[in-house]
Amino acid sequence: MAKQPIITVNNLTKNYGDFAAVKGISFEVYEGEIFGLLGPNGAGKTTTLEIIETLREKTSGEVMVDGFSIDKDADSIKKIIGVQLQAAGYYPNLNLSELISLFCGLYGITKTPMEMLEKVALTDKAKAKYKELSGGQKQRFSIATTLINDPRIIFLDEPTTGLDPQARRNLWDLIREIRDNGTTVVITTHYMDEAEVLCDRVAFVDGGHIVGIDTPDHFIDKLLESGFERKKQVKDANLEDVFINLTGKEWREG
Ligand SMILES: Nc1ncnc2c1ncn2[C@@H]1O[C@H](COP(=O)(O)OP(=O)(O)OP(=O)(O)O)[C@@H](O)[C@H]1O
Repeated sequence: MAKQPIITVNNLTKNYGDFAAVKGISFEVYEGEIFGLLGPNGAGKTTTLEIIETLREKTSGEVMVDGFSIDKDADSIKKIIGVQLQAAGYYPNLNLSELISLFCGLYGITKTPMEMLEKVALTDKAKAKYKELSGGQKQRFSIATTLINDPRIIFLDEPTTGLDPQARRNLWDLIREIRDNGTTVVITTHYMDEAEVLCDRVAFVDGGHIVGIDTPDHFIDKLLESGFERKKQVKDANLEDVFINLTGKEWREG
């Protein structure tokens, strides 16, 4: 079956005063994929994401999300996407269960907090406050909040930054599960190893430009076909694999 674009970005630009942060980028995200925006700090990833999420004004260009234009149908787009809140959005005195109830109320959606916490393996933390969670648990909770409105697309901005290897791999499993349940996932990351194993397709962003879009496999194959060779033969496992092997892959508190 031909892949259907669910997001189309066409010649998007964003200037902050005199500074051009996004310089005419175009790409499509296909329905049902994990799409990664990769690039160094300041490349323009978050700006691009926030424009698609209708949270930031563009300077020029077109963005369509599931058939809706960000210019005309921002409210319709908000209803079908899930976006992670900044930590500041989590009222400190409410526990996880109460926070989920609050968000359900804001969306006008009837869901039980346990149903949502179950999706991210946090039912045992239902009575805990957000600030009491580990880094991995915080990320999982924040992903649960993106799923409340049964979105067609979720956006995750650097979801694994600062997490330990177990928490990171468990989060990858969770993100794949969300994709397998039919939700399109758009993530940003600095971690190339993460993109390689997690993303169906990636776009490299550098200095406000997209410098390549493809599947990780195709990118690597094309590089090898061009005669590229690593100076040193890389082993089939790395230190992170050794660490996971020694310490186990089960859920930590994280
Ligand atoms: N509100 C703003 N006003 C002025 N400049 C901004 C603003 N937001 C971002 N920028 C600048 O735009 C550029 C792109 O920032 P953006 O946050 O989109 O990059 P990024 O690729 O997400 O980087 P990071 O990985 O560090 O989050 C940076 O040079 C940043 O300093």
